[in-house]
Amino acid sequence: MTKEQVIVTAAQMRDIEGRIFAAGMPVAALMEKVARLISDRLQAIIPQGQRVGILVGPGHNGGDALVVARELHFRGYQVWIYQPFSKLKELTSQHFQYAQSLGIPVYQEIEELPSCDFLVDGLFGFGLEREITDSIALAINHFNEWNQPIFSIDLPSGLHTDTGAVLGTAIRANHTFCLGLWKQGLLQEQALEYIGKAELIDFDIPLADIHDVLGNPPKINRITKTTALATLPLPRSPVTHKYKSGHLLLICGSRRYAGGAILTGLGARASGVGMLSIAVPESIKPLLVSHLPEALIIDCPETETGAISHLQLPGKTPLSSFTVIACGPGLTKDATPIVEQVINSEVPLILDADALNILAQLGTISTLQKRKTTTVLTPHTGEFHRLFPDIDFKDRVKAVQTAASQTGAVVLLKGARTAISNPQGVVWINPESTPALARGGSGDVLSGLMGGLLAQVANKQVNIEDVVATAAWWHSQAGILAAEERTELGVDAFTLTQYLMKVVIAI
Ligand SMILES: NC(=O)C1=CN([C@@H]2O[C@H](COP(=O)(O)OP(=O)(O)OC[C@H]3O[C@@H](n4cnc5c(N)ncnc54)[C@H](O)[C@@H]3O)[C@@H](O)[C@H]2O)[C@@H](O)CC1
Ligand SMILES: Nc1ncnc2c1ncn2[C@@H]1O[C@H](COP(=O)(O)OP(=O)(O)O)[C@@H](O)[C@H]1O
Ligand SMILES: [K+]
Repeated sequence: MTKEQVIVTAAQMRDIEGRIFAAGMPVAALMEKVARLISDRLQAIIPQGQRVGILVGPGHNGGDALVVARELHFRGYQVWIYQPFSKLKELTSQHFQYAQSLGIPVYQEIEELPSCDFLVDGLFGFGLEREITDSIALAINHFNEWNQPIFSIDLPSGLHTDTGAVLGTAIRANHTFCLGLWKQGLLQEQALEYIGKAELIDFDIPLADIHDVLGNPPKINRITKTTALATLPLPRSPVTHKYKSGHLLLICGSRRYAGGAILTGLGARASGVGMLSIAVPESIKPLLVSHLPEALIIDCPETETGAISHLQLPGKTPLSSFTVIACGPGLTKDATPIVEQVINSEVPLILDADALNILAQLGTISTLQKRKTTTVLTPHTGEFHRLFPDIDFKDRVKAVQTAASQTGAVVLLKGARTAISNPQGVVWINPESTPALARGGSGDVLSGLMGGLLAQVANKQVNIEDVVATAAWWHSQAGILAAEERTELGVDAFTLTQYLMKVVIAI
């Protein structure tokens, strides 16, 4: 386990720090060390001699900021301090006194502040416990209106450390130096517009303390390249054959949404799966064959509306001959019988898109409780609300944990920070993605890719949620790579499928 993988709440961080202090590390020494690391990073980014405004709060976040102010002052920057509080914690107060003795200008009123090129936000860190109001709120809004880049220490002041909610108002940072371990709030969607570029400042927290507080392995995890690569089916066994490398059945598409089936198929193709079968309504079979010549296209009888009416497998092929079934993209709601059929099977199953809407109509929890084997649900926010109307959505991490525990399924909640939970509450959060993926069809690609990955590792000793996390990581990395080359406007879902393999090649 690496520290990049760890996610903590405020209470857990306090607990971990408490252990370090109890073991003998002086608080002042740790603050000095942390703030030194921040000031080194700032010096690497901000040209020497520039004007830097330092915003200082009453707690140790303010203490960190004051040490940064002192360091930058000695390194030749033109520093001033904004410190509007009447009462400071003792260590913070000492640093404040020393900074003043050095002649660093100090201001209490925003009207008096000179201009600057950069701001460093040390108002509040994980100790923020209530709404920001009155003059401090006004000051934060004021700084947000300045056009200078803002560097936040630990997290943008005003964000709730765990949920990422804005407590009254919050600093809109361009860059956040998260201290020691990733705070959960920085991985919550509602915080994203405030964080800017986020970076972890590792200050050597002993792993033993992390394990003591979070468990080993911890419950809530951040997906990293290392964790994702651990479940990628590489290298392939030299003696594998196509059926040993997984047989995925995709059930997708309709006359109305033929493209969804193609995108799902292309996502699956990129996974490297051994055998790919795609069940579609008979009228779109020729289209599928032309796009995916390697796949077995199973033509199914269709309803008047052009949806699959029921599954018709060739010969006497039983459903159980497939390693994994992924069902849903482009089906329309008229495909209810086939969704019921696969839910009643004992094959590991991914349900997405229309299959989720049908599941919601059938009754999410009662229907899934009957299943005896793996189910993965991949809703976006709207589908999630339809599936779980009673789950409180304020904290997406808690929401996805609750959904997984109620259904016994692995649930992947899509979004800018996709979160995955297994029924026991083990969570993976995808920390990097791109808004370039916010386009119709990109979810279909994910379904196919995930199905192909699961089919390849289904018979190995792996946790399903780990593979689901790898699929989410791979999918978003392809989006990031495509957006780098083609801009955020250039990543349509078909283009995305063409970048999946480039991610693996670049590893
Ligand atoms: N203890 C240490 O030596 C270390 C401290 N660290 C820093 O310390 C921070 C945590 O320090 P603290 O626990 O002192 O907390 P903070 O500095 O985040 O803020 C807590 C202070 O703000 C006040 N406060 C809370 N909500 C308020 C509100 N809405 N309006 C006005 N005042 C409010 C509290 O009464 C308290 O004085 C971390 O975020 C990090 O920046 C880290 O650098 C690691 C090492
Ligand atoms: N703002 C965003 N930032 C990052 N990823 C996003 C964003 N919006 C959507 N995505 C990703 O794009 C995909 C969209 O899936 P979905 O909503 O199911 O689309 P569709 O059903 O049209 O294929 C998901 O993987 C989601 O995580
Ligand atoms: K801060």
